[in-house]
Amino acid sequence: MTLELRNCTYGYRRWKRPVLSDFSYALPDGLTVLLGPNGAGKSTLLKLAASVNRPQAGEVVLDDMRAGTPAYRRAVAWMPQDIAPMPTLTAREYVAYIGWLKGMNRADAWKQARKALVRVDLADKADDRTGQLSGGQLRRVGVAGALVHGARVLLLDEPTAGMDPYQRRVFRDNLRALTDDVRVLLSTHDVADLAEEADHVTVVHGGRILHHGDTKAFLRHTPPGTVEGRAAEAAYTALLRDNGVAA
Ligand SMILES: Nc1ncnc2c1ncn2[C@@H]1O[C@H](COP(=O)(O)OP(=O)(O)OP(=O)(O)O)[C@@H](O)[C@H]1O
Repeated sequence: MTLELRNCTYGYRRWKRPVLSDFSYALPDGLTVLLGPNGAGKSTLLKLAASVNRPQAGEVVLDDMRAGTPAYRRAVAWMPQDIAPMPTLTAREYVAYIGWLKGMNRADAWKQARKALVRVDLADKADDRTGQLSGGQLRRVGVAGALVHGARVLLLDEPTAGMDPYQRRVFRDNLRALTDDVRVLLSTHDVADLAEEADHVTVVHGGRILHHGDTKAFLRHTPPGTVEGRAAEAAYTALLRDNGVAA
């Protein structure tokens, strides 16, 4: 099972330089963390992979499924960076609604919504309206939405942004269970928290891949003498510096 972007070009404005040009990427198995400075192209890459946006050139495929087809949309789940609450829906209704949009029948979506909320430690808020949840709680509802329909690939855009340190930890500890049988691509600025947990690390800047490989190879960029617990951050900063990016 491989999700691939093949020679993709994508720009938001026709008169501007594309964010991604002739960009190719194959998502490895397990958990891949996607890093890069603000504006690097992380969300753009995730939106193409999620078939939310279509490339102007090139193609996006998951095995023999092309992005945009119903089969592809069911197989791939996406959690956007900005989750808009639907204020009148409860957390469980919101998650079930996403499941229904992805093709589940109503009964299934309702049942799986509860399970997904348990997995993000939010069962006690299942009946609260999403308009009354905090930013971090709403993100966890978003993650539950990505889990509800049993996708084979999860694309999570900054899932831990706005979570308190305890919830970040819970999320991190649960991440391994999520990746048992699915591939996960997760963008984050929580380099210290998440990069060392990953199987693979991809670093992008200016729509270009600066690093793509297993976590061990990424951590080899850690400068000597780095304080324990800071290896991932130091490796990331060194990688950017080595590529001429002011970090
Ligand atoms: N809707 C949009 N319209 C026009 N330009 C956009 C839009 N979304 C993103 N861009 C531009 O595309 C480039 C890449 O943005 P993208 O959101 O993919 O970066 P990112 O790596 O996810 O950044 P961040 O870490 O800040 O979320 C940036 O220059 C950004 O200004």
